[in-house]
Amino acid sequence: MESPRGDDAALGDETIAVRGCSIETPALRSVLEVFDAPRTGWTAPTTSVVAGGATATLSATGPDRFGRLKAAAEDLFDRVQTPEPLPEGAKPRLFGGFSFTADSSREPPWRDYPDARFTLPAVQVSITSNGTWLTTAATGPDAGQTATERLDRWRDRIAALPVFEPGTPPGIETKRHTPTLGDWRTGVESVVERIRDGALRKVVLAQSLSADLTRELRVVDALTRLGESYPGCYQFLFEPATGPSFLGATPERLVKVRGRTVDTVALAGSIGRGETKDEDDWLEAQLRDSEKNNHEHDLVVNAVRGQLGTMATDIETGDRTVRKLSNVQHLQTPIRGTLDEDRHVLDLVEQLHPTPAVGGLPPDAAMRTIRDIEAFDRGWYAAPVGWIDEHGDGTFLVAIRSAVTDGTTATMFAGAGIVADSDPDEEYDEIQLKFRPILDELT
Ligand SMILES: C=C(O[C@H]1C=CC=C(C(=O)O)[C@@H]1O)C(=O)O
Repeated sequence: MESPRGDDAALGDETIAVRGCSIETPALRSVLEVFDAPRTGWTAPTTSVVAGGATATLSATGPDRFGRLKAAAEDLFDRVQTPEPLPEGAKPRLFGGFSFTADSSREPPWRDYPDARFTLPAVQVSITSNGTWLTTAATGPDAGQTATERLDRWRDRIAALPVFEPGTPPGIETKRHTPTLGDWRTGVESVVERIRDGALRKVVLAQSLSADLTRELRVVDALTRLGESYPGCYQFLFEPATGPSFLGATPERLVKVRGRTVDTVALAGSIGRGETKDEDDWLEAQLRDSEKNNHEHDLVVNAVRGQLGTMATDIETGDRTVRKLSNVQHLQTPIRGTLDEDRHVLDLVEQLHPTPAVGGLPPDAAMRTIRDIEAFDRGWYAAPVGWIDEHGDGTFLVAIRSAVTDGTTATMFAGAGIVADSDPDEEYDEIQLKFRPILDELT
């Protein structure tokens, strides 16, 4: 049967034909399983999407990658042609992401993850509040006919897909932590010293955990289980045409732009979950009352408000609440504003990334400190991943609670905000909890 692999090539000024239709809602994991790379998986509260193949791939490198990607995306959507306007849910989207920083040369396991890469899928299945939609795209001399044939073939194929048979986690043979506990303590102590000297206010230091797997990991399986274990999170999968898969279940949305409404959230300050309700309530109270965690959280709220304030007015900060996930609880504050003019979601992404929930304050000094101390490339970890539509609307997540995997190895990443009162061993333990979402899918 036909693979969704499309015309993954430079587009020039070619027309892009897009077709869409409503379909019966399938099990998205069954659809994802039969797609060839590049694949995308996306589960958010109101929309779930799986996509396969690439009718166009946009990439950009360097510090102006956000602006260059935005220009390429606008140019691409200008060339999309449909016989009649598609319903909102059937409209094509570009899916992809950015690396945490643009100034480093990518190291393994991130070699196949450039500074920015987005894909216009050849086949996209979207479950939205207004129905389930199949969308296909094609280029070339008979683009319209190719897109229509692709639509017909995939509509039939999706209707006849076998039931997805879930597997079991692959198991872990060996694990390697970077840094070691000793080097972690040294790193945190040096950050705390710099904070006490007044050179810094907060830095988020991360660790990586690499695992050799006993059996091959089935990515769709892992993504499905993440959805079951972390239903309040956003599950994502980004898989290039060749190279390892990047997947995760993040609680953190960087930004959502719809028209002139912009939503973001401050998420920082963490504590574990209790074994019993009493212990859990006690831990929640500890988090709510913790001066250290509230300070860490305040820094993020104020910085995000400031960053948003350059592009939005009427900024409203919601109540500070405790967000409970299966592995940890976080302090969380929603922030909403009205854009001062029509803006592209990538303008907001550029403005907000990295928030001090993954970078630090002041931003430049924090980024230099991260570069000095961390002995690995963050790649797309803690970076913006998401989608863009023809209006420049979109949603981007902060790609934490994530791993990159080639099937036989998996490298997980997690970080913790270091402030003046941070204790290296407590921060170390917090990070081990943050590895849990992915680790539990492997063992
Ligand atoms: C950097 C991570 O978490 C951030 C998000 C929520 C809470 C955080 C904290 O309490 O340190 C971190 O800022 C991560 O999970 O890798």
